[in-house]
Amino acid sequence: MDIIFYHPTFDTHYWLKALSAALPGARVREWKRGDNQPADYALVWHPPVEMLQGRELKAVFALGAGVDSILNKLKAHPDMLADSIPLFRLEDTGMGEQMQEYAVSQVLHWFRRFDDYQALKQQARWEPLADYQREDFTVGILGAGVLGSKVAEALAPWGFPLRCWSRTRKAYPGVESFAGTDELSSFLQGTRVLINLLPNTGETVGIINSTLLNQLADNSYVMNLARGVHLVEADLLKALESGKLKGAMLDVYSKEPLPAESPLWAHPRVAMTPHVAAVTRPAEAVSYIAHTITQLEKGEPVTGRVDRQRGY
Ligand SMILES: NC(=O)C1=CN([C@@H]2O[C@H](COP(=O)(O)OP(=O)(O)OC[C@H]3O[C@@H](n4cnc5c(N)ncnc54)[C@H](OP(=O)(O)O)[C@@H]3O)[C@@H](O)[C@H]2O)C=CC1
Ligand SMILES: O=C(O)C(=O)CO
Repeated sequence: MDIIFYHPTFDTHYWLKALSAALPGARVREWKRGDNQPADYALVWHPPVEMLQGRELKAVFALGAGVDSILNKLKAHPDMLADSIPLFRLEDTGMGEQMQEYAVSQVLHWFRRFDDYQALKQQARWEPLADYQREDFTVGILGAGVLGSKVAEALAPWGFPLRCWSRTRKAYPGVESFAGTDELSSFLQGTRVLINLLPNTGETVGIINSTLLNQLADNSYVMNLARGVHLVEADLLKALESGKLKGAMLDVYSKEPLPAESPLWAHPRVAMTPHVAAVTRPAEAVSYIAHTITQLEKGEPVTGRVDRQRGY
């Protein structure tokens, strides 16, 4: 079995070694321009078109959870990957735990009013504030898949009312499920903390805009952990100015790296991280991919296949 690997920033040497160890007998190589030798599987992130074009592969694995960049490239180059070749993505592989840490710490930060105390500290003001109540702190998660469900699971013990929104109805314990566009408004009404974990598709791009934000509870908070294109940044700034939103925590941006002139940098009520909410953990990812390849070779069922029509 031949496996080709391409990632613009990962430690390729580590991956080749770990994959070879996890799949004894497989020949694993780094793909370099001009390499047209046969391969059975391709492991990729932001792949050059020529890496995949014209190859008869058994499967392609995206080295992350989101497949928007590869599907967008496919739109521009439809012959890059035949429809018959399955595309897989990473399901969790350690990203669930990272999203849990991120979401829980930030929800608690807002709930305990650390943002307000930080602002008071800047003015050297000693001023105990009224506590927020859990029942006024409904957390709504946009996207209830692998990562959204993990975030809900981690928030559950803290006692906040929880709800999620997805295409199909969910039955997660202690989480109110809203499904489809018809139920989006009901999901938003009463949501105090909105956490975005949707995939980037034609249906979700620009979804966090003024129309959506205006339906949230007053003094709400937004946490964007998915993709920058989900959020209309100008609408977010308007909602912060109007008082509809009290704060935002952003990990992803319409343009990355975020340009120096973006007003988000200096906004006192916007907290930011540079697209690090959950990164690919190499050991877990290698073990997941090796397991999936082994199952595919045996003709056994696997998970993680992307529905290219659906876009995630
Ligand atoms: N910032 C970061 O560091 C990282 C960001 N990400 C982002 O997080 C995203 C989510 O990952 P993951 O949880 O693994 O993805 P999943 O595919 O497991 O979950 C996606 C969820 O979104 C729902 N959904 C999709 N389209 C719609 C729609 N039109 N209307 C309503 N709900 C919709 C799905 O509904 P249903 O269940 O009904 O299909 C599903 O619940 C990734 O696509 C990626 O962009 C991922 C990793 C790291
Ligand atoms: O896996 C993904 O989709 C990511 O965004 C990783 O940062």
